[in-house]
Amino acid sequence: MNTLDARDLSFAYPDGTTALGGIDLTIEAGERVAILGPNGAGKSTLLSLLAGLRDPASGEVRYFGTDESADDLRDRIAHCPQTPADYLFNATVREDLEYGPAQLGIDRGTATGRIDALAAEFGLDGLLEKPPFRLSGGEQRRASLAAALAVDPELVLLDEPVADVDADHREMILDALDRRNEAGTTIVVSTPDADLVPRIADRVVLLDRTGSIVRDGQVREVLTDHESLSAVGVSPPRVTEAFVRAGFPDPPLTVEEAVDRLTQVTDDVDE
Ligand SMILES: Nc1ncnc2c1ncn2[C@@H]1O[C@H](COP(=O)(O)OP(=O)(O)OP(=O)(O)O)[C@@H](O)[C@H]1O
Repeated sequence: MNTLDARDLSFAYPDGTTALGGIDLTIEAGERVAILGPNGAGKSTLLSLLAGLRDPASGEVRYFGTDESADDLRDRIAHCPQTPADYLFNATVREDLEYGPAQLGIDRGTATGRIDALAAEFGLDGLLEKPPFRLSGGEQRRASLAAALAVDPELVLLDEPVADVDADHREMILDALDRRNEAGTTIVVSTPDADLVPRIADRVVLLDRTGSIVRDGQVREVLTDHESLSAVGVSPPRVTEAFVRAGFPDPPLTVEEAVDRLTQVTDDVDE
């Protein structure tokens, strides 16, 4: 079953700026998809349209093979914006995490258990009683992601979910998303950073500066397509670029793959 089916999506901002060039995108249940593109390509605009937060100028989005609107599916779809402060508007972090479940009428006992688990998972213990505006940028990011996941959604749309997050907390967030995905949650993230993509997605949708899809495929296929990446102004993963420049065929996408490759080369030399 597909989770999301978008046809011919485009959008016009009130000042006349047009974003997105007729996006066609189908995402199947349980996929991990990265929307990759340069600044201004329309990634945030696309995620907000996919989340049903804006009305498209053209086209439509269908969810879970139904005719229901995103508004009627708030228990199944979550969106976390690029600026975490936009998602944190209550007096305390705890209240922000309670907000979604309360809106959906989830009983207090269930919600409290869920929020305690999310606080532990996202390193928010000790921050729950603080006003969100007193948190650091990275803490706000973790709080906003936890708040988005508090409704236990089937589809999550996350706008640059690890921007401005340190290495340890980045792994904490990525591990939390992996656990959700292993349990069946469909995960769509936007990022301008190709280095992040192999860690967070299996499929990449590459947007150009006009907001059109120029590539849609498996991570390796898209991230080794240097021509397409360069045409839209996105650098390949740094490790990939290093191996390409050094003349290696079939370059690795991650540091782990690079280490394997170099170990192989060293072993071959030793033999
Ligand atoms: N509120 C707005 N009013 C007018 N134009 C806007 C508005 N928000 C975004 N835009 C324009 O829409 C286009 C797409 O912006 P969007 O924020 O979706 O891009 P993005 O790919 O998410 O960029 P980034 O990587 O910088 O976050 C850009 O040209 C941008 O200037």
